Formats: sequence, structure tokens, C-alpha cells
Amino acid sequence: MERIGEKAYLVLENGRVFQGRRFGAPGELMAEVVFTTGMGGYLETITDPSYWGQIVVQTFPLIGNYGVIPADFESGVVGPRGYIVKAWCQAPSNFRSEGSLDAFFKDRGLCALEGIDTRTLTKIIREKGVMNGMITSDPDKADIGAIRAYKVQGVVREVSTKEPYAMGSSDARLHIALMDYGMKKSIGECLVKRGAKVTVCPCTTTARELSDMGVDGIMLSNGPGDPAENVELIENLKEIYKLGKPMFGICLGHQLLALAHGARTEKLKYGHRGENQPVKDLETGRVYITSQNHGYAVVGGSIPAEKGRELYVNVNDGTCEGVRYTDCNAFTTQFHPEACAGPLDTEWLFDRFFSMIGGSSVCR
Ligand SMILES: NC(=O)CC[C@H](N)C(=O)O
Repeated sequence: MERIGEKAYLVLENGRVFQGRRFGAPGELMAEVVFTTGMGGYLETITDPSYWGQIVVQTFPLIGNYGVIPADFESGVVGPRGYIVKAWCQAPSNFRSEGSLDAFFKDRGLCALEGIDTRTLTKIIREKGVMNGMITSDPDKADIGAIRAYKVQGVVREVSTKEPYAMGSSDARLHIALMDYGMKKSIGECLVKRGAKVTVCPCTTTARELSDMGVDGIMLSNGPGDPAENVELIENLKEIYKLGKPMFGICLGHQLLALAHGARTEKLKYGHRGENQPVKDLETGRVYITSQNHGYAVVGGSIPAEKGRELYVNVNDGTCEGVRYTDCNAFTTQFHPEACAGPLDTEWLFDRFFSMIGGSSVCR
């Protein structure tokens, strides 16, 4: 099929220029360029708020084959600021599809490029580390200094819900607060299908408010940006974990709880984004294949020994993938047990959370 998009470019902060063609919405933008190796699951990626402020590069060369399926969306927003593929599928085919990526991106204002040499681009990011870039029609006017200076900032409050809302049946026996730092809806669904009523709470919800709600457990969601910049939310968590309620944190939630315990986080060279990241359980020696999307990690050795210990590590690079706390009733994972997209191998961790709360989980 003929490719018709207008010529446009990705300019990297190191001056390297890639030529491609536009699809989706028009526009010029700067963002952090990250790659994901997931072969499918592009709808979950596009609607994951954790990608706020980033240009996502899909390493899999053909994206969009099964069209646009709103039931698979992970939130009501489009996460990434920009989107880059080798080729997008102009004739999607799936019985659930409601349209093409191009029309969806135009409708939601997502600026995308195709025809980019994503293999070379990914190798550059892998070798030199994550860097910023700009999508533009006029690369000669791109200001490299401004591209370099771009930083994803203050994003959690932007994506978190402003008002609490409920998920699941109101007569459920267990009530779980889900702190929304930019959550994927699958996390809430994993709690609801085990028989809990979930209240999705704004990220600023205090320990006092959670206690007044009478919740049985507290779930900390994923979310965008540099975890360490969320100073107030980290202070808030110090009070929340003192409530002594069972807690389970995922990705940004894992990082924030570690920071609240005095641990450090660091930026990874190019992050882990994909659906086949191997993670080892240090208690059993078992390795799980996991779904991931993060650019920062908790420094395993910085977790105060009297407060907790590393529970999982990444088999590829040895980075911290989870913590078991000994000073509060909590455990956390850097990877995504809710999957979506990716393997469901660690979904049983939600059952562990339910058994900590004292309810057997009823999977429906
Ligand atoms: N998916 C997430 O929660 C990502 C956490 C954090 N923003 C990071 O990039 O490391």
C-alpha cells in the first residue's frame, strides 16, 4: 500500500537526525526518547500514563495490525507525547477493532512518525543511553540546547485522578485503596476480580483520610517521571505505611515506598520496557518472565537493612526488582504483575496481597 505521510524528522540531542513520515496528529514536540521491545500490546503502551513526557519507539517493526480496541486501553489518556514505528498497519484486521491507529492518534492529538530506522535508533539509545529528541518538520531549526534541557517534571499530579472513585461491587467484603500515581486500570481490575471493592484515590490522599475510609489494604500504582522528585508524596507515604495496613506497590509505587524508607533511586542507562524481562525471586531462586516499563530503579544496597530487603532482582542487569519490608506489612515490585501487555506469570502476587489482608482471594 502506498505510504502517504508528510516528511518529518526525529532530531536526537546528540545531533543525529532520522527521516520518516508523519501519521496521527500534526505538531512539533520534544520529549525523552525510550524504546519498548514488546511485540504486541501497543494499545496498552499507548494508554499507559507512565509514558507521560516520552517519545516511545516500538522495536517491533509492524505496529497496528489488530487496530484500535478501546476495551484494551489502560487509562482514559494517551500516555506518550510522541510515537515512532518502522511501519504502521494501514489495513488492520481484528473482530474487536474499531479503527486504525492513524485516525485514533489524530483524534487524541498523538504525533507519530513511521519509516524510521528503529533498529539503528534503538542501538544508539542502548549504547549511549536514554536521550531527548524532537519530532519536527524542519530539523534545521531544531534547537539542540533546548532538546537537551527537556525534563519530564511534575507529572504525577497531572495524571492522578482529582476525585476518588470506586471500582468493583460496593458490597464486597474487602475494601482496598488504590493510590493513583498514573495508574493502569488493570491493577484495579486485578483487585476487583479477586473480590475487593476498590477506591481509586488522588495521589495526595493522606494517611488520615485513608484511615477514615476504613480500608483493609493499600495498593500503590505505577506512574510517570522521576520518582525522587515527588517529595510531598514520599513524605505522605511515610505516614501511610505507619498505619500498618497491608501494602503492595508496583513500579512507581515500589520506588516511592523505597524512598519513603530512606532508600535511593537511580536512573537506568536506557530502562526496561517490554514483555520478557527475567526477574529472579531471591527467596526461592525461581525466575519469572515479566512485563516492565521503567527508566529508574531502586538502588538495592540502599534499602536500610532494619527496614526491608531486596526480594527480586533483574537477571539481565542485577537491578532491584522488588522489596519485602520488615518494618511494615508491605512488599513491592518494579515489574508489572498485572501484565497488560505481557505474561501473567506473576499475577499470583495479588493473591499474596489478599492473603496478607486476611481474605482469601475469589478469582472471578
Ligand atoms: N511504570 C512506572 O511506574 C514507571 C516508574 C518511573 N516513572 C520510571 O520510569 O522508572
